[in-house]
Amino acid sequence: MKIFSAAQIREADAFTIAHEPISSAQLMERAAGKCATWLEEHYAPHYPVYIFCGKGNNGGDGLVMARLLLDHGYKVSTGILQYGAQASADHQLKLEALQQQYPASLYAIGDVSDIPTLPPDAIIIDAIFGTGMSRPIEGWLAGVVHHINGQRGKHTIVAIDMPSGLRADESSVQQTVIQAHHTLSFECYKLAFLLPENAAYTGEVHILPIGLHPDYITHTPTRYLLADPGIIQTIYQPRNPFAHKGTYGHALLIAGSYGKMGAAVLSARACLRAGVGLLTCYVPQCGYNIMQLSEPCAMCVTDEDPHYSLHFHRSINPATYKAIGIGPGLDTQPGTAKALEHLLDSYQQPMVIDADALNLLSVYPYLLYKIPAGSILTPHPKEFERLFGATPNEVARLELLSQQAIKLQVYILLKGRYSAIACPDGAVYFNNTGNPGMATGGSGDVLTGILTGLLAQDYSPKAAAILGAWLHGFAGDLAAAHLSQEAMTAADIIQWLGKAFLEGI
Ligand SMILES: NC(=O)C1=CN([C@@H]2O[C@H](COP(=O)(O)OP(=O)(O)OC[C@H]3O[C@@H](n4cnc5c(N)ncnc54)[C@H](O)[C@@H]3O)[C@@H](O)[C@H]2O)[C@@H](O)CC1
Ligand SMILES: Nc1ncnc2c1ncn2[C@@H]1O[C@H](COP(=O)(O)OP(=O)(O)O)[C@@H](O)[C@H]1O
Ligand SMILES: [K+]
Repeated sequence: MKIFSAAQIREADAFTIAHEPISSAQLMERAAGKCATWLEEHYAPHYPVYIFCGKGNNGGDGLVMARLLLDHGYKVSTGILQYGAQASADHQLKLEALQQQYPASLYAIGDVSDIPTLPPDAIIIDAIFGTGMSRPIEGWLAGVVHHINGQRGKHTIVAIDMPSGLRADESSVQQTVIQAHHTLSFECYKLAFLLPENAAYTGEVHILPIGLHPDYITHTPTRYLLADPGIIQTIYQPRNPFAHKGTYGHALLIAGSYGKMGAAVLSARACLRAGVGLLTCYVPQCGYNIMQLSEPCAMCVTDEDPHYSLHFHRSINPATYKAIGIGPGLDTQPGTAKALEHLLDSYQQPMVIDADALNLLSVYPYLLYKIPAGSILTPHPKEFERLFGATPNEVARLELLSQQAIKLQVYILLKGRYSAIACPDGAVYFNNTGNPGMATGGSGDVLTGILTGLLAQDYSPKAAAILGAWLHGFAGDLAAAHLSQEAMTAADIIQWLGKAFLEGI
């Protein structure tokens, strides 16, 4: 699914109006109708509805919702914010329709004091500003937003298209923004919805299709995309009936150290369950029994050192391996950094670089320039900051993420609720699977194993990153559905990986 900017959404609206064709007033009727239907499906008519309308088309949506809900027996009170701007033509039209049919529903808001006291369990509809927000909300309008936010504990706030005050494509940090429980947004995700810094504003996001023209959607390129099942199905390669274990690649995982062998075991298991042909794990001596006993399907090579992997550049022949994953539980010994440098000098194919291998890169940043092109780096936000520095907000961080992927010609998968996969060509894919049950030690190690397993099977790095992140999150969702988010562990993500292949693709 493409993530359009606010400007592109305006173009999509205009294109649909011209080519469907449909009048803008009818398109508004369709969009607001979807919101009214959503509301009716979730809240019975005894819930009192308070709609707050701005003077643009977002306010127009609110006016249409008011009429439709009144038609269906809801008690609706519709406040129009009188902030001086000229009302849009469609707002004007919908206001006249409501005035004619239900004049008693309407009242004017010129200040916070005009807002009535709401009865218990009211539904507040925020139709103040949508994608037309052009500057921060200030003055008494900001007072209205703060007043509405103050009701959050007692009433349900539903934002139409965008929580008012939120910028679709820019950071809204330290601005006045509605804190909705639900956001009903039209046709596609906006970039702002995918950033953790906006989680308090959007609440749960529901995307309602409003039939924007498919030609515009198909032919308009976007920098940001959401990996959806359609994309996943085009990436997935079914196995060849005549395959043998050589067909699906020999992977090498360099992971684990004294006290952190669990990370290596989790990565190894995930790599095997992702479908790799053969797997060798490189571990320090203390890891030999652990690895051999925990995972009989993997081979094991040990370092000379009892506790750390310091010499893998000497004892492995990189040419043997179709894919290498390095980092989980590795520790950051100077000797490991040396070995990593030798490996980067001798291995030309894309590899997966995670955890302590990333921490070593942040201590020795010149190593970043030795990473084979097309490699996949999987930092969580702290590792990202150590590697590339802090940013004032998450939109700036996304920009930095993309710049670094282009500069280093690698894929950088920034982990989180919506992991962002920045590609060397400038595209950024967001992953939408996964849940807070995965916020537990070892989840990232599992991801590294899956990615390494997919790379070894000849998935391109881009395909491996998108498919791997998606399967990892989907397996986590299946685990949470069966075990609860609290009780699931990273090991359960691996247990449900099989179901994720069967049910997700
Ligand atoms: N264009 C279309 O055909 C459709 C538009 N739709 C709705 O229209 C919305 C966009 O409508 P608009 O482009 O009219 O924009 P908005 O309704 O989001 O806001 C524009 C109005 O707000 C004022 N404004 C912006 N920022 C302000 C601020 N900080 N303080 C005070 N005033 C401010 C502008 O001067 C203007 O009056 C979408 O979010 C969506 O809800 C939907 O009805 C679907 C169809
Ligand atoms: N709230 C969440 N929603 C979705 N995915 C999550 C959430 N929290 C964590 N994850 C996923 O779990 C993984 C955690 O990785 P990481 O922080 O490296 O864990 P660890 O270092 O313990 O292995 C990432 O892939 C991340 O996307
Ligand atoms: K809104």
